[in-house]
Amino acid sequence: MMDSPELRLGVNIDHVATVRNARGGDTPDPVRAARLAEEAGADGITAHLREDRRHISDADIDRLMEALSVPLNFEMAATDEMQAIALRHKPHAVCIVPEKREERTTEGGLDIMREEDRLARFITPLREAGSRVSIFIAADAAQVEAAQRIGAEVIELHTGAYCDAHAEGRIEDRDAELRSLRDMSAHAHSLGLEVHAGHGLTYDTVAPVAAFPEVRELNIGHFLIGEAIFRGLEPAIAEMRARMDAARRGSQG
Ligand SMILES: CC(=O)[C@@H](O)[C@H](O)COP(=O)(O)O
Ligand SMILES: NCC(=O)COP(=O)(O)O
Repeated sequence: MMDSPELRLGVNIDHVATVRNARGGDTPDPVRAARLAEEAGADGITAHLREDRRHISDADIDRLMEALSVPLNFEMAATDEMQAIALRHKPHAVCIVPEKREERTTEGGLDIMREEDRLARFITPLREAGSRVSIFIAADAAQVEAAQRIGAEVIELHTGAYCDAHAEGRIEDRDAELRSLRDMSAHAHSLGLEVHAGHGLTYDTVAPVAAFPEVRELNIGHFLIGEAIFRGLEPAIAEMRARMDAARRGSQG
C-alpha cells in the first residue's frame, strides 16, 4: 500500500458571497471568511468566479489576491475573459470547470475530449504564467487520460454524484461512485497527475474520500458555510479538518 502524504483542505468561500449578494452591499464579506478559514486550518482558499457573477465578484478576487497568506485556487470556465483575469492575477492554482448558465450548481465534470486541442492551447499560457492547472472532471478513465494529454498537472474529481447518492439513500449507487473515485484517483496518480476532489462533501461523506492515499487536496464549501451558521466558521472547519485527518490516519493502518 502507498504511504498517504499530507491531505490539504481548500475552503471554498463562494456561498458567503451568495448570502451577501442576496441583499447587495458588503456583508457577509467572503474575504473575511477566507481569513477566518486560514486561522481555522485551511491550507488554501477556493473561489469560483462564475461568468454570471452570481456569487464571487471580480473585486472579491482582487481582494483575495491581496489578503491571503495561503494559496488561492481560482475556479473558472475556459473562456477568454476568465483566462485574461487569471493571467492578470497569476493565482497559485487555476481549476478549469464546466459552466452552464442555467444550472443551480456545477453539475458534472468537464468533457475534455469534446475540445481537447482548444483546452491544451488554453491552459498553456496559464501554466507559463506559473499557475498550477487543474481540470475538474468526473471519475472517468477517458477524462483522466485526456487531462494528462492536454498537459494539466492536477485533476479534481467531482464528488457530487457520490454525495447525492449518499444523501438520497441510494447505497449501491453511493458505493459504486466511491469505487470509481478510488479507482480514478489511483489511475490519475499512476499517470503522474496530482489528485484533488470536491463538491458536495459533508461530515458524513468526507472520510472515505479522505482515506484514498492518492488524494492530496479536498475542496469543500457549501456544507461548511451552512454549518457555520449554527456553530461558527472556525469550529465548522476545525471539525472537517479533524475528520479528514482521522480518516487519513485510519487508512495508514
Ligand atoms: C466547481 C465547484 O464545484 C465549485 O465551484 C462549487 O460548486 C461552487 O458552487 P456553485 O457550483 O454553486 O457555483
Ligand atoms: N471544487 C469543489 C469546491 O470548491 C467545493 O464545492 P462545494 O463543497 O461548495 O460543493
